[in-house]
Amino acid sequence: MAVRYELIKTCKQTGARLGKLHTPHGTIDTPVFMPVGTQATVKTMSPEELKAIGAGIILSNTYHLFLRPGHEIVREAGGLHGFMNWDRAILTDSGGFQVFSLSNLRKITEEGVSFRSHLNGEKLFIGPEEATQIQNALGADIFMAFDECAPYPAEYDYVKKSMERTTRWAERCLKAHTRPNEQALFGIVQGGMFNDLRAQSARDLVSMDFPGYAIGGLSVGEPFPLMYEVLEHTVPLLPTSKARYLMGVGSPDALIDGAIRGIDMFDCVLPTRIARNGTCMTSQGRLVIRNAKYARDFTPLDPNCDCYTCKNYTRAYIRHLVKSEETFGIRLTTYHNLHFLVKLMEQVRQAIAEDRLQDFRDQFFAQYGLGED
Ligand SMILES: Cc1ccc(CCc2c3nc[nH]c3cc3c(=O)[nH]c(N)nc23)cc1
Ligand SMILES: [Zn+2]
Repeated sequence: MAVRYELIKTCKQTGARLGKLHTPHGTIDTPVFMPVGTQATVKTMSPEELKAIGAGIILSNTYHLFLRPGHEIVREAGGLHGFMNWDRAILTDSGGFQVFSLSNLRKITEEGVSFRSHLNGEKLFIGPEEATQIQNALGADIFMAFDECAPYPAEYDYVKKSMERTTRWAERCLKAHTRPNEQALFGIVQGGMFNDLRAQSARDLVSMDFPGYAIGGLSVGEPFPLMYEVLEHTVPLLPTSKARYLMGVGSPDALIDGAIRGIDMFDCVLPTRIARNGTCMTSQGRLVIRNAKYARDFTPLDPNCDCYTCKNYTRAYIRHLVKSEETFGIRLTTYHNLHFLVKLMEQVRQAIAEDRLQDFRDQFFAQYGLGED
C-alpha cells in the first residue's frame, strides 16, 4: 500500500484526531500543515531549511509543472523527488483548480478542460487521464483526482452536474492510475455548499475505496461559518480509517477549527505568500514588519518563538532588509512563518493527545487577537 493512515486517538473534547500518515518517503504526524511549493520549490527555502523547520510533506502542482518545465523533463530527472532533491513526502494537486484560477479562455467538456497557458497563450488540454499521467510522471507520494472546483456562489443545478462529472472523472483517474502501490490517488469530495450534493459525492467516492479523501470546493470565498457547516456535514461521511485533506485551508485559526472538525491535512499558501510582503504570523497575531514602529525594535519577530530567524535577527534588521528589497529579508520572514505553522500543528497534536483541543483553541484565539465567534 503506497500510503496508509493510522488513527492513533480521537480527542475527547472535540472530533479532532491524532494520526500518522505512512508514505514511501517517511511518516507524517497528523494533523499536519503542508507547505506549498507550486513550481517545485517552497519559495526561498532550501530542502535543508524545510527539514530544520520540521516539514515532512510539501505540495506541488500539476498545472504549473505541465506548463513549465513539462512533466517529461521532471520524469527524466527522477520525478519531483530527484528534480528538487527532496527525499521526504510530496503531494501534487491535479491541476483543475489552477486552470480555473490562472488561465483564461477555458472550456469544460465531459472529456476535460481546454485552456490557454497563462505563460504564452498556447492552447492546451487536461482531462482525468492526462492529469493522472502527469502526476505519475511527477512521482508524488499522494496525488489528486482531476476535479472541478465549482465557483462560489453557484446554482444548485450547476453544482450537481459539476459534482457528478467530477465523480465520473475520479473513476477515469482510477482506471488511468498505473502505480497504485507507489502513489496514492486521493478522491476529492465536491458538491458546493449543498449538503445533499456533498453526501452524494462522498458516498460515490467512498464506494470507489480511495486510500484517502480531500474535501474540495471550499476556501473559495465563502464565509467561514458556511465552510464549517459544510465540513460538519461532509467529514462524518468519510471513513475514519482514511486521511482527510481540506484543500486550500488555511489561516492559523482555520487549521485549528478544521482539526476540531476531523481534518488531518491542510495546505496553505499564506505563510509563504504573506512573508513576501513582510507580514509575519506571531503568537500575538499578524505583524507587518514594514511598519515604522519597528525601525528601532531590536527584539525578535515573536518573543515566544525559538526559530532560526527569531534566535538571530531583530525586527529592525528584518524591516530594513524587507524595505531594501533584500531577498534575505523574505527568506527570514518565510522561515519564521513556516516554523510558526509547523509549531502550531505540534501544539494542536499535543492538545489532542491530552484531550484539551477546545481549551487550546480558546487560549490561542484570545492571544492571536481573534474575536470570539
Ligand atoms: C501546490 C498546491 C496549491 C494549492 C492546492 C489546493 C488548491 C485547491 C483549493 N485551494 C483553495 N480551495 C481549493 C479547492 C480545491 C479543489 O476543490 N480542488 C482542487 N484540486 N484543488 C483545490 C494544492 C496544491
Ligand atoms: Zn520565529
